[in-house]
Amino acid sequence: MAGDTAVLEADAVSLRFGGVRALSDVSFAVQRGEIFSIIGPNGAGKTSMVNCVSGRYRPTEGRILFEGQDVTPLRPNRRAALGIGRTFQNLALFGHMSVLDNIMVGRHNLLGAGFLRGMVYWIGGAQKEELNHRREVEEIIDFLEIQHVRKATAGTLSYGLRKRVELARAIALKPRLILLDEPMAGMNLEEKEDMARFIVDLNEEWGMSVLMIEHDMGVVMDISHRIMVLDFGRKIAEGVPDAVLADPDVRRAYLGEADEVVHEDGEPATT
Ligand SMILES: Nc1ncnc2c1ncn2[C@@H]1O[C@H](COP(=O)(O)OP(=O)(O)OP(=O)(O)O)[C@@H](O)[C@H]1O
Repeated sequence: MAGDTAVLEADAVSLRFGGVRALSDVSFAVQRGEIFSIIGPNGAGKTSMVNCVSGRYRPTEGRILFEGQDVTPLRPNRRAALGIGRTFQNLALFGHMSVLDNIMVGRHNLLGAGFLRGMVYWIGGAQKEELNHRREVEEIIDFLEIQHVRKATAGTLSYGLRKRVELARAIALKPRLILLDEPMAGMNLEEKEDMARFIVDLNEEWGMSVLMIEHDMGVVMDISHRIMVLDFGRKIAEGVPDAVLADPDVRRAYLGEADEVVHEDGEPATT
């Protein structure tokens, strides 16, 4: 288990769906300032693990600690308010709203929640708070280089830009840990390069810790500080990219997958 610099700790997490064991006794820690990736074959339990961290799923056994605090019983919005942000595998934007409004919603949703808070908001300095929101949102728009589409309707943008707006919304509250679920999925090479650069900048310039699931091995190996490998819900390796790549268990897990793929001519696939 990690020392006091861990931003996130998963302590012996198991998750069952009826008879399916999605996660078995998985422990890991993301250190402050780290880009930590989870990889593994399809169905290995990656999304289940991230959902346990975000609060969407409650582990059957084990605990999730954020900055030393046990957040296992907390609902997703409470964890978000504490400083855990997330993006989703599939886009989750309001297509009919502008880019600017989509990002503003990311802030209001969490900060403006509740009747009492709403009253305070209107009686005491709504304008000041609104200005504050605007300033922070503009900073994010600049950072992610989406100034040129800030007034555009989100649904009309290219896929790569929509993913960038989704990231903007997720970082609107400046979370200290961001969970990225396949941030490169469905992107072309140029969009992937842009996204990789933004993730590194978020990490280096804004000091955000990152927990990422990503299938693109090139990106994972390039930008991750450390990687955890899951297979059939179990952790089979953890370490720096080169060590994970060279790990015999990891090679077996991935090669095992490829062995099952046979081309129509009967030749085994090489990838
Ligand atoms: N809500 C659910 N109900 C029942 N079983 C589930 C549920 N979510 C996940 N599982 C099962 O748990 C296991 C792990 O799934 P999970 O989606 O976490 O894997 P993954 O590594 O993210 O896969 P992929 O790379 O395909 O997204 C799988 O066997 C899956 O079918």
